[in-house]
Amino acid sequence: MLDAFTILTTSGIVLFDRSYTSPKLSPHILNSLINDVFIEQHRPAPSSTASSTAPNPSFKKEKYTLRWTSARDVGLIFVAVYQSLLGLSWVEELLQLVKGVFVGRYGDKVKKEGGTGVDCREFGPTFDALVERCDTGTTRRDGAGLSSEGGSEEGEGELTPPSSSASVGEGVEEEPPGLPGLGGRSVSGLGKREVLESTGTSADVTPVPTPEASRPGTPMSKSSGHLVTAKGGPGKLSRRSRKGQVTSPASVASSGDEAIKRTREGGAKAKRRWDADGFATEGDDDAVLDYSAATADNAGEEREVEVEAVNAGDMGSRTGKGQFLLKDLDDEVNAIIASSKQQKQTSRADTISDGPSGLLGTTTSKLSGLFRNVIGGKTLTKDDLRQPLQMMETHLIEKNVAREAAVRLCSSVETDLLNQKTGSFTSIDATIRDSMAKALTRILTPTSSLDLLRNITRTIEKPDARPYVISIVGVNGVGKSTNLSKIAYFLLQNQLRVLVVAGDTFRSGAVEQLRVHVRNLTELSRRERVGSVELFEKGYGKDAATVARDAVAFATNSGKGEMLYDVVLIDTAGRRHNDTRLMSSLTKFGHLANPDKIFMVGEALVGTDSVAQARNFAKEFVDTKGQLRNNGVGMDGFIISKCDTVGDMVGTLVSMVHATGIPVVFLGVGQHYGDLRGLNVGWAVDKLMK
Ligand SMILES: Nc1nc2c(ncn2[C@@H]2O[C@H](COP(=O)(O)OP(=O)(O)OP(=O)(O)O)[C@@H](O)[C@H]2O)c(=O)[nH]1
Repeated sequence: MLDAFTILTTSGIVLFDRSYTSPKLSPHILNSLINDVFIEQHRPAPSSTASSTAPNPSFKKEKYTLRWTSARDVGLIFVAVYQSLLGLSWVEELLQLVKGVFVGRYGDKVKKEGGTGVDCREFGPTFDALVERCDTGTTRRDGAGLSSEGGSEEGEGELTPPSSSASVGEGVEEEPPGLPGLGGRSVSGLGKREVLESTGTSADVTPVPTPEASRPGTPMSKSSGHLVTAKGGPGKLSRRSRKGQVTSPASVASSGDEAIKRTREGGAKAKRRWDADGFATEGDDDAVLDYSAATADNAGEEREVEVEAVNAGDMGSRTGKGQFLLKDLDDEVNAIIASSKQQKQTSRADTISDGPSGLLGTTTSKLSGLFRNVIGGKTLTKDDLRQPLQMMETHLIEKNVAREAAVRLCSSVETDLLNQKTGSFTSIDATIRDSMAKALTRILTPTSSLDLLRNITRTIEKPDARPYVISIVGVNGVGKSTNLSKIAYFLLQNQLRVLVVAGDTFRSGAVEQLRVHVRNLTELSRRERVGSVELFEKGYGKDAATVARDAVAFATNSGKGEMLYDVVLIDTAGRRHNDTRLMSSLTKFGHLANPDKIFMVGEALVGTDSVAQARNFAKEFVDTKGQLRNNGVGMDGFIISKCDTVGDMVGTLVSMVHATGIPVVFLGVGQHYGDLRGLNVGWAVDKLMK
């Protein structure tokens, strides 16, 4: 029996996994194949069960043989694991069939999504049916076997003792001549019925309709048709044993051939009916299969089969859905067999010119190429990293990260990973993603507390304090007034008293716009019984810096000994960051208003220009000694507005932080007063790495 089967992408993502052992087969068995054969490029052991020209190479690890095949165009590897002792020759066919069916069903999706978003859970029942089909020899008995040159293609190989078909691999132990008690024949070549009959136990054998056999038209009905469970009292014979039709495995094979021949010749497939003894009657064309009327004995046996199915980890093949899939499977398998026959003609010619070792060598080098992106304990070189890093750079730029920031990030990832040994069976892509996620997290995580409320409380509690002063700057139309109003709403919710200052004395309508916001907020604060808000305005044409200074003085001296405001929020006129005259007035504004916090609003949609915007605004905020305020970075934080309009493309966050070292404090996520959020670094990194 098979021990495990795995379908994985060449970048190391396991898409489908079946284990028949308990506990599950240790991952180091599969990892050795990846490391020893694909990465270190050791030659695989030649196939030892079929002929030396078998298309699927094998590898031995401990007591296991790993046999594999690949679908290069979609970047998939199919690996079967079984105990070397068993020498399962039908695994060749299984690999080809599973590859054909799986690629047919999921190939396009894997190509498109690289495997990450591909859900292959429904493949379980199909896989089980293919295992059963190969295990019971259906495919080989119809004369269309898929193992290249082996006897099985002739329909006889499975009946040939391994001593005549097994070859000795390079430094690989010889395939054992079958299990003791089987007359020197490998279990692999026999269906369960054949094994039992060959051991002379046919008298104790009762045929049981398997999940497969119970489906009209499923592959199992083409061959002997049922699993045989050693069970039943004395005198219970299988139908074939009763009729004395089957005396040797060879005759089982030929009877299978007969059945298929009948089907192929256009006749409807012979229906079977299970008689009261639980035996199938063949040749009765009117008979309809109805297993619901199974006898008590059969019901018991069905339970045994069910247990087998449960042990195999999937009951899907017994479900209605499974039946649908399995009916389609016949067509898929036939198509694969037909195309395989065609390919065989070509590969036979290649084999003749290359010789057997030539074929094996080609397969190995092709697979090594496939796995070049998988690393396992490999020391990374610049060459390894170059292409995936280029792809990562493009990915970041597509997420709206400015090129300059993307390039720098990638080079820091390269520095991190160069000469590093990575964990076993990890792809370079995955390693880079991991390292990039860490770099982004590092960049976006503020180094000092951004707890605005705590800072405000601490400041205004000091003796002789003035109100906490926050000013908002940025280019035209980015959302300064709107986000200032959102901050005001947030402060009101926290029972603070806010003075909003109409510092945009330049753009007509700016003061009125702010007046409307303050009116709305006043209404909200009354309704919700939170904080309070007022507007300080001096109309148009005044010097904005002077207005700001006056507003702060007014708030500080209000209330005769007791301040009436906790926070002063100053709006400013929008300006183009490359308009030197308007930009330089910010320096004076900084000196006169002397804000505790200067927040710059940047639009999430802005892209590359965000870097220049951030730098040019930051450099205007110098103290009286000409030093950039806030420990040399100029401003205190960014508000990235309109994040609700960019989906995953939140790269502006990274660009602005990367260019200045100034953290993101808030995100604007809509046009309501409540649409303001603190930055969740994990959320942003997830969006960027998607
Ligand atoms: N979708 C969305 N729209 C926003 C957001 N923030 C602001 N806006 C909109 O952006 C537009 C401009 O907002 P304002 O607040 O007037 O921008 P401003 O920077 O003050 O404009 P100027 O004073 O002319 O420089 C308005 O229509 C706002 O509703 C946001 O987070 N999401």
